[in-house]
Amino acid sequence: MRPPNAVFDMPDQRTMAAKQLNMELFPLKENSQVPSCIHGPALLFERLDQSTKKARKFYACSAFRDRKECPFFQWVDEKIDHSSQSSTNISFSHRLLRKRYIEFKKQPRNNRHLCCTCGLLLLEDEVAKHQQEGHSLKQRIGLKELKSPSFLFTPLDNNKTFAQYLFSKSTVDFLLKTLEYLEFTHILCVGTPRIHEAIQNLKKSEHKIFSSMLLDLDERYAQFYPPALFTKYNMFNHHFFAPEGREKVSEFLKEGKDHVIMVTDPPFGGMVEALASSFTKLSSMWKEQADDGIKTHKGGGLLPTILFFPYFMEKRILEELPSLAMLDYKVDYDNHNLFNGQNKKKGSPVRIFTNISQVLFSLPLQDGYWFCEPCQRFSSHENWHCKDCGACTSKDGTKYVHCDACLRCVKPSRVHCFKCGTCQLIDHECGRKTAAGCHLCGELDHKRRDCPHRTDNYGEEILVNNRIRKRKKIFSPTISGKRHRMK
Ligand SMILES: C[S@@+](CC[C@H](N)C(=O)[O-])C[C@H]1O[C@@H](n2cnc3c(N)ncnc32)[C@H](O)[C@@H]1O
Ligand SMILES: [Zn+2]
Ligand SMILES: [Zn+2]
Ligand SMILES: [Zn+2]
Ligand SMILES: [Zn+2]
Ligand SMILES: [Zn+2]
Ligand SMILES: [Zn+2]
Repeated sequence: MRPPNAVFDMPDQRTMAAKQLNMELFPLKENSQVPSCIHGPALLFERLDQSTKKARKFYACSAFRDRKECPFFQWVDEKIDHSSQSSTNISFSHRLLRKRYIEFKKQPRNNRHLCCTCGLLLLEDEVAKHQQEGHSLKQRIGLKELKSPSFLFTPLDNNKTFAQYLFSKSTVDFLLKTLEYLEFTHILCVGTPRIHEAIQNLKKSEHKIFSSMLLDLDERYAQFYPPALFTKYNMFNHHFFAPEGREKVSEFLKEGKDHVIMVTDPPFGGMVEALASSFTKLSSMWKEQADDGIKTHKGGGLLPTILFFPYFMEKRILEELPSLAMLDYKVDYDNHNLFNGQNKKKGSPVRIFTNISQVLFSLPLQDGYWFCEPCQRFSSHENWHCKDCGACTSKDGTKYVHCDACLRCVKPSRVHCFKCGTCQLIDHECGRKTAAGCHLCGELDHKRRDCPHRTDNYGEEILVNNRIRKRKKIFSPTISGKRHRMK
């Protein structure tokens, strides 16, 4: 019942890029026997086996990269021990959790305590045991507080273990206003409990125009919502932990038809390829269910989507999900200690990626956003339109400058170095190659894709030049890099 720790993982820009590079994720063959950990089917990776100096494939947990969080590991060429597989770690079923919740609410306030260590609303006779074990309790929970579990789960001392990256009120308000303007009614919240909660708390008397369903790995939410409003889901392997969950999502998609939108804020350290594959599968479910109800959407094979991710992952996102485009809106979170001083100056590094036409997002003028006619979208106050590039070019929250030699805009910290032929930091080491070599065997003279130690998924030698085509075919959505306008 502990909260998933992947969400606490906010690696910095360099660690995150390296994480994505230092491993290779492979598509799994249909019907291949994939071992599972408690987080559902594992993913297939490759790394260099030091003893044989050959690339070797292994299965690892889809949700957690840290072996301390999930110790599951399995070489592909070693016999699979099926006995060690288990499909769930929920100690209570969803139904039982809901029954407990009703009991919990009946207790007098003085007896209503939440165990923050276990993430469990405690019944009267359980409190002493959790106290004896030294768990941290949040005491005397009010009925109103139960309506906002994401706030409840944030402990007062804001310690690292429970610091989830939750949206600030301004972000939630902006998003709901935008969704209303875009006329979406069914909001599929994948890893966005605070949006789900805000929608559920809209009063019927207010314009209750939205329905929402939360899909999240954090099973603590199962206490608060019935199966039609919450299902435990792993967005890195498209795994539903209860068959009923898949059904409920299908019903939700069917009901919403072309008024469905997915709003998702994944842990940023996760594999983009794995996410893209899950989003594509959710989109297929939507297309199947919504059937002829989808008239207007041309989202590049993807259901209407709002994805939150840092700007410096733009290239990776667009490689995997080419129908998305990045907006300039800086996404604000409640946890202020998230960003270091430098980032604070530039504002949040998190942006919105979407396959909905950019012009339809009115970014708040009071926060300095302005409408750029040539780009037909809102840009942030420091982002000036560059006539030479024909675009608002800033990405990171600083004012970029155009370099006539490079023929493009660069960060203000760079100056053109005529020796290197590119814009560089003033104190750069002239002429030094930045290429890090092969991530598989460590040699500097080639990249991973050209590594002679590589083998393909199932043991055959792989043609180096085929690789990209092979992998693209499986992971990329069917439509090419063109941006599509909806509506
Ligand atoms: C960065 S937080 C986003 C929260 C969001 N900003 C909000 O305020 O609603 C990531 C969310 O994804 C969930 N999560 C983490 N790993 C997941 C996984 N593998 N599958 C599905 N959800 C996951 C977390 O429980 C958390 O709710
Ligand atoms: Zn696992
Ligand atoms: Zn406890
Ligand atoms: Zn512009
Ligand atoms: Zn420029
Ligand atoms: Zn230059
Ligand atoms: Zn130089």
